[in-house]
Amino acid sequence: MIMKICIVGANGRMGQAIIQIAQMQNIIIHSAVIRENTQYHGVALTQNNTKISNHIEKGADVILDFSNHQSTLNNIKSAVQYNIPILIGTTGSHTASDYKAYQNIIPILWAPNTSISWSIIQSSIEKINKIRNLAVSIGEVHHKNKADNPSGTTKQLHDKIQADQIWSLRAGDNMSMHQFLGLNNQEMIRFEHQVFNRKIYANDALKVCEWLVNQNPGLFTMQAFINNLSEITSLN
Ligand SMILES: NC(=O)C1=CN([C@@H]2O[C@H](COP(=O)(O)OP(=O)(O)OC[C@H]3O[C@@H](n4cnc5c(N)ncnc54)[C@H](OP(=O)(O)O)[C@@H]3O)[C@@H](O)[C@H]2O)C=CC1
Ligand SMILES: O=C(O)C1=N[C@H](C(=O)O)C[C@H](O)C1
Repeated sequence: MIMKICIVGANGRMGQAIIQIAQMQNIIIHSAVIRENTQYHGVALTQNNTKISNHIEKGADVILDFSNHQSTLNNIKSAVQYNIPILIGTTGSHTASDYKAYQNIIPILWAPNTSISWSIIQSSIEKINKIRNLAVSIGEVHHKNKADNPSGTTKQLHDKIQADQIWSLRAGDNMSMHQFLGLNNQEMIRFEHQVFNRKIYANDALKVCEWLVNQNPGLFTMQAFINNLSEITSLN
């Protein structure tokens, strides 16, 4: 099946990365949703039927929300209205539990970090942290335009492992890095994930959507996706 996607936040950095990747792949951009009272000002939309809209419309197979955490609840309500699975990529003051009321209606993926590599790292961190008594630091470095601090990835990991220290730095235009440091008398464990290009988040988000569209209703994290990785042959 050729996947039809709706991208919310189409004018943004992530929205643009997703549009570029989708247009290079066998993916139909059903609609590009931008904020009210704005114009689309991104890369050329090369497919004839892509709708540019101020709201989610029916007809897509999956919605990717990379707009703003304040609009995510409305986006989920629209997803429910049209019975469309939704990937929540926004980060900020919301948490997955805010959306529990909708988990029995549609598949919802809570994904503050869509990188599959990071998701595997996070799974390892959680396992190690369970079996070792570690002093833990989580650090993150992001571009200067990032609205939230700490990052959504950091918040999600901290919820799981309760870090002793969290630090954040903001600089540059494209930077994205997460670091875990765990320490005891015998070991120092360090994981670091640097992303050179938003296309990795975009590409992996689209891969995960191929999985999401085949799920029953539920509130999932990237963990559920990587638990199924053995059935997937190539992720390039
Ligand atoms: N899950 C992941 O792996 C990743 C998540 N993110 C997160 O994704 C979100 C977007 O990041 P980024 O692209 O860098 O941010 P940008 O600010 O570049 O893009 C956000 C876009 O959303 C638009 N927007 C805001 N409100 C609405 C609305 N109600 N309806 C439609 N569009 C809206 C903005 O419009 P306007 O241009 O008019 O202001 C903007 O174009 C952030 O929360 C970020 O933290 C980012 C990277 C990876
Ligand atoms: O805003 C970003 O750029 C990113 N946001 C996500 C987060 O807050 O964790 C994921 C990644 O770090 C890039």
